[in-house]
Amino acid sequence: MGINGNLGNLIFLWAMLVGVVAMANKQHRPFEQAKGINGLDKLIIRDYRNRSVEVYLYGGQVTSWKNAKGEDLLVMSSKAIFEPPTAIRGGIPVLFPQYSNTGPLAAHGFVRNRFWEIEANPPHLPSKTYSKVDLIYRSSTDDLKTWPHKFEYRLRIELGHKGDLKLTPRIKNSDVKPFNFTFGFHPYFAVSDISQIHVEGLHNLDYLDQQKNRTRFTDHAKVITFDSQLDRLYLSTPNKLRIVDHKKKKTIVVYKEGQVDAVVWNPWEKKVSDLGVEDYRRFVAVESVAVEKPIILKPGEEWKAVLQMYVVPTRSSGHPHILKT
Ligand SMILES: O=P(O)(O)OC[C@H]1O[C@H](O)[C@H](O)[C@@H](O)[C@@H]1O
Repeated sequence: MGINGNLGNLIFLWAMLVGVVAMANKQHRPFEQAKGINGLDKLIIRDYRNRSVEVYLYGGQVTSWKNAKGEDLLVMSSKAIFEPPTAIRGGIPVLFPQYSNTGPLAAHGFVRNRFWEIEANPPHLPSKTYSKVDLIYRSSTDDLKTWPHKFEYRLRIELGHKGDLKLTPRIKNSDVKPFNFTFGFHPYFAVSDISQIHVEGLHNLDYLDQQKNRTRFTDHAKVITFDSQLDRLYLSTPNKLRIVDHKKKKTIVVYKEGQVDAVVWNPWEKKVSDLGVEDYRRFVAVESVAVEKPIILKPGEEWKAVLQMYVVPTRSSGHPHILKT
């Protein structure tokens, strides 16, 4: 075979290789798609150690985050309702464009009651992780009747190399006039027993007591412990908060950027219709929020934040052993 023949073979092989790689890239998605409760679409991100994150397109809501032992680090209410337009109680609800009842909209806004989509080619967002999914929710014509501002909400959900869970929200003003919003993520973190944990990182900060018409107080306690209902909005908090579980000897680290406030909530025995009577014992909500100073976006502008969560062993001193992130 002459030089031309060899060159022809090489070109043929190269074209085959390019084709195979392109097909593999197309078919091998970093997540599986499945049907969840009541036929609602869900996505499952899994890594090589069988750690996983489950996300419902309804609400763009993470409903499970499991470690390699199959333990869920988030809690779902035993009475959670998977029927739109009801919001799903548990996991990590997405709160936008309004936190709680701080404005004229329904509590916690409306994107937790909307169907999100997978975005195959989102605008560039660097990441070292393969196990991830990008979601998007674009305001609909119906939404504009309740909140007259066009927006695009992109949410990247990643399972990190150390089993950490990272959420990166990006909100873009796609309208012709500025708007402002308040914002939050509402994780229901799994704990051994609510009376066996404390939350730290909020010492000496001001908070609005949501059980007392948001009256302002300063928290002088070193850590927050729980023996009754608690619902506080802490203002301008550090980036890192910790949930120390004494019984499990584990600490959940909550790292946040761009959401300067934080809510700590446990309803205790207060009646919540879609929460099982004993469910309050198994979770604490430590929410990363931006409430006191609403975020303002001009037309075309985009806002980005981060919420990253990971679990580390608690040392015998009671202090968490923090790994570098
Ligand atoms: O019942 P939801 O609208 O889901 O709200 C659940 C809870 O969310 C937040 O944590 C608020 O601080 C609480 O006041 C509220 O009860």
